[in-house]
Amino acid sequence: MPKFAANLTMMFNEHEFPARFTAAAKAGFEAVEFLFPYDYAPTEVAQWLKENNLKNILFNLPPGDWAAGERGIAALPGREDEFRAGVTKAIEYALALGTPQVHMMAGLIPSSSDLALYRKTYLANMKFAAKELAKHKLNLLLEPINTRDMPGYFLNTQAQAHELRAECGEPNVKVQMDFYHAQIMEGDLAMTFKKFFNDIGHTQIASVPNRNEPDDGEVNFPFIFKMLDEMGYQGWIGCEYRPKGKTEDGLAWFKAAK
Ligand SMILES: O=C(O)C(=O)[C@@H](O)CO
Ligand SMILES: [Mg+2]
Repeated sequence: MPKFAANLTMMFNEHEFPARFTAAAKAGFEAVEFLFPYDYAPTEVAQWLKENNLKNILFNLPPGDWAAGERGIAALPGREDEFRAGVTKAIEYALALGTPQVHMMAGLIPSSSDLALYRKTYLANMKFAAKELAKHKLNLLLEPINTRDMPGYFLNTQAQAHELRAECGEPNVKVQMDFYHAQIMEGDLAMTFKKFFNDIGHTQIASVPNRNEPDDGEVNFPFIFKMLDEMGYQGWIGCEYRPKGKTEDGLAWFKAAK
């Protein structure tokens, strides 16, 4: 039986962030993920989880200046001190919220840049973060993101992420397979999932190409859910999609899949 987590950055946007926890619990979710908790104190977010009997299963390290267009700093040379401070901050939140894993966004790289330098920076930051997180039994996740939505993003394919993960060599580094991004960049979803199964720490879903409910579009999600069950996937499936209308009105797929 697949375990679905509501993504509170994209879902339940009819409510302010704190009220999304209650809305997700009412809709039947037992877990949530979100991009960033940092606008709120760790104790506040922990309280919203507790009041609604929800687990938090994922959030991201601080991403640099998001409002200015930055999308992570893990691969950016010269930003190492900021990256390390972000790891410390994320650990503080993860411990307060009981979150088992955090995602490290790589960042956008200028087209004319020295790719080797960005790769080296990314690997060194990955090593640092993995070791710090391991002290608290936390996992580090890497997520390939499609270049149509995020032109210039450093990490784009499952194979690239697994190659970097293996090169880093830290056992608590896993890869996130977001089926939306993977379909846009690579296709061959079932075989790719099976190939990398042992090192996939988290999955996410949305219809392709519109990133709405996973009940429409070019990917057959009932088939994917069945495959995950058959493979014995123990992780969560993050519902990282933009509801077409009111979130609750688009949850027939969730009730059918649970
Ligand atoms: O865009 C995605 O897909 C993500 O998961 C981002 O929210 C980065 O975590
Ligand atoms: Mg994603």
